[in-house]
Amino acid sequence: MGLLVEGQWKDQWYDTESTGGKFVRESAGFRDWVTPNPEARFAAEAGRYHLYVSLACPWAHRTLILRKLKGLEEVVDVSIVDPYMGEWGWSFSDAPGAIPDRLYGFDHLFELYQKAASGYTGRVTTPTLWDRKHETIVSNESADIVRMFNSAFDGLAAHPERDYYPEPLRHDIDAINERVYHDVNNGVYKAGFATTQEAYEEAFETLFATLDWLDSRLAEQRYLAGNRVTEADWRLFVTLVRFDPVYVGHFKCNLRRIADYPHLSGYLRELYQMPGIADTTNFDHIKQHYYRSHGTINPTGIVPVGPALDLYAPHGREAVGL
Ligand SMILES: N[C@@H](CCC(=O)N[C@@H](CS)C(=O)NCC(=O)O)C(=O)O
Repeated sequence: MGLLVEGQWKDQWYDTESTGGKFVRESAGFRDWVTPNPEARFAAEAGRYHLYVSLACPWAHRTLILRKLKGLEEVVDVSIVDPYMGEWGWSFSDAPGAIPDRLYGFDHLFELYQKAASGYTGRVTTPTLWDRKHETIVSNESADIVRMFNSAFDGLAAHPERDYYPEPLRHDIDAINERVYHDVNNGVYKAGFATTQEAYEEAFETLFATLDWLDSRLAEQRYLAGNRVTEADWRLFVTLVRFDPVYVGHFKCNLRRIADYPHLSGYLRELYQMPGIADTTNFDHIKQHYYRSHGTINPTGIVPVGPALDLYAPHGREAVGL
């Protein structure tokens, strides 16, 4: 675990001392956009962009889901890092489920960032969207990559008719995303990476208050923004699917499991059972990454064997909201 400082790799853990024990996520360093406009610097083209992901990472997972649902697998290819993140950060290997760097054969993801910007200072994160033409990083912000995949490649996608950010629902989706991001997606990290009791408890309480709110919302409506699946659902899904296997134990988010929530549990199963989604979810990478990579939280690196999950059980959501 570390970061680049003026282009040099420094091995260091998150600094929580200056923030009273709280984990504060940094903003992404590259925020350009692929657009359908052929004149643009980053124009949508088949075979031009490459996505670097970790299958463990919830932020990368949401981009893989949009790529799958939009039918972009032939348009944007991927490399998949090793699940273990050690002193050199993310690295490439031929571990099961990993795909070594297809473009440059690099050993570590930070080498890609050095290639994009030689004096770069910042974290080296997944997902990272790479442009073969300009040999640089377009974006390492998953929320933006999700939106690009939703619409920028529609001229090339197998499913241009699918829209996960529909115009009339944007206001609601943005509002839901905002709360889910702070309290749930990042909330589990705030609980897990806290280094004071107070910081942990604050994150814990907010997290479960928001899960309770989501559960009651899902009692009345089938999906977060109404009767159709939107990006708000996929952004929540990636945290829910990691919750019982990892966040309950490793991040001490243990008031309740998702399996204990009457509506969130069926909702999670329904999303998981949608065509293609299980293929994007790799529980081995998920568990290996968290339990082995965070030495301050789990010094032995032992990966728990359980829990037993039954995500293929009937979800029973057909009549909700009718
Ligand atoms: N804002 C980023 C966050 C991405 C992120 O933090 N990814 C994690 C993996 S789950 C990472 O690569 N962490 C490495 C680090 O922070 O050094 C996004 O949503 O794309």
